[in-house]
Amino acid sequence: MNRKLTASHDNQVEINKSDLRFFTETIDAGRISPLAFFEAGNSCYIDERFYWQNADKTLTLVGLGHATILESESGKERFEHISKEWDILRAALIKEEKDMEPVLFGGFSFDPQSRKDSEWDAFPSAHFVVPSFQLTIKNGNTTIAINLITKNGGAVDEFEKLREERDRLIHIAQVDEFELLAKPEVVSIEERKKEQYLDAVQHVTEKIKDGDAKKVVIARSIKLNFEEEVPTVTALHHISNEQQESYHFGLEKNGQLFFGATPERLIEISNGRAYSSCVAGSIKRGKSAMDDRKLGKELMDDRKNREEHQYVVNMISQVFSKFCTDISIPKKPKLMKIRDIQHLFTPLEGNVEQKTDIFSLVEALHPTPALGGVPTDVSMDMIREQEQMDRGYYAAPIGWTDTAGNGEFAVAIRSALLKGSHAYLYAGGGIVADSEPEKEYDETWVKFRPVMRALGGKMNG
Ligand SMILES: C=C(O[C@H]1C=CC=C(C(=O)O)[C@@H]1O)C(=O)O
Repeated sequence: MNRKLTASHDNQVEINKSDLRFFTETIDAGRISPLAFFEAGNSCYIDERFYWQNADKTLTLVGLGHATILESESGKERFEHISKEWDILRAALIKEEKDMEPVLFGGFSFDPQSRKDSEWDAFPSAHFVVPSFQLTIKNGNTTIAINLITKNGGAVDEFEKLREERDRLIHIAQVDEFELLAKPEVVSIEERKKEQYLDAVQHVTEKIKDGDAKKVVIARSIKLNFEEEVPTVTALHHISNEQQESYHFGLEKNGQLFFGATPERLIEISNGRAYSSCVAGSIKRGKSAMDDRKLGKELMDDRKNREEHQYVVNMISQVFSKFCTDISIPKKPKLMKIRDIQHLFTPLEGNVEQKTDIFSLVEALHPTPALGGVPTDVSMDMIREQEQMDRGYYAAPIGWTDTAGNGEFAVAIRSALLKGSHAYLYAGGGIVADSEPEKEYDETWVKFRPVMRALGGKMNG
């Protein structure tokens, strides 16, 4: 069958299964700092870079340049579109036995239905790339891959040029002085629609009391203005020092960087095993170890937070029972303690069949009630009506997959969009019947903290 997908963007390849070739070559690269490699792409690949480090620090990925871009502007079908295009590329892959897997990295928008003119204009409903140069640090080993997607069957000269370019990038990353930049200087912080946010929480609480929904996550945004343009690498460097037990990510597009430090895994598939986590229900950290323990106990015993958390466990359990066998779900949550906040946390796992598509799990899980609500449809309608905000890629899946079907997506919370000398930060919280607007507002300040600190902002609340 000669399947043809014609992409909507100029710089996307037109994929024709019969003559497309996907070449890859991987070399060991000794020790290279991932951020130095990212910065080596500053001259030629600005706007075409990504950064990813998983929460347990066993995998770091840096991508420079685009071997191809896969994008979708559709709504619900955005997951399926990317999955289908990736299938076609996977089928065209030509690689040596020893070569590592090339990756597809990117993210989805939270809700294409709430897209409007906003700071997110450059980001479509889905944006994924296969990088031309991919640095991978896996279990301490650093490799660099070249990926070339072409219709030119031989492509020998093209590939040779890429080898020279790879060596140039490695040389810059190893030899050039990599200046660690100071945190930027914030000149002002703008609260965006604070009153509307407080009213939204009040309104949603009443709706929940009336029985219209059980839980709805309401978010808001603030804007930081800086003295000067903030270089991408500065933001990434400082965020990667925040919340060590979190995923660190950055995705560049049109002179902008979406980045963050999120503690929440949406889904990981690793050799036939699937892992997810429910992270919902929060309390602050204590000033001393004893105080912290007391607060942790308070959170574990708090009915409102346990209820908020249980909705997430129930939903993810339902999805797992559809896709997985041999499922393990702890009966009680544990505490996840990160720098500014403690969360209730329940990890789930199960076996998936070899051919399970990670995008179908991403689609089934997004949004969990940690970011949307219960029931999903009703809560999404309330979010659209009450927030009047384009969440863009905030609270949505971001991550990677490889040609073998392994991969990992995190939920992009504790995140921001950096645009030159401005940054837009996002945070929200689960609203249930007895939520109080001022307390929820205060909690959003705690959730802004990791990005605020990384960007040199002073804390509030
Ligand atoms: C929506 C956010 O957090 C979610 C994840 C963990 C705990 C949450 C909470 O306790 O409300 C939220 O559901 C955010 O950080 O912007």
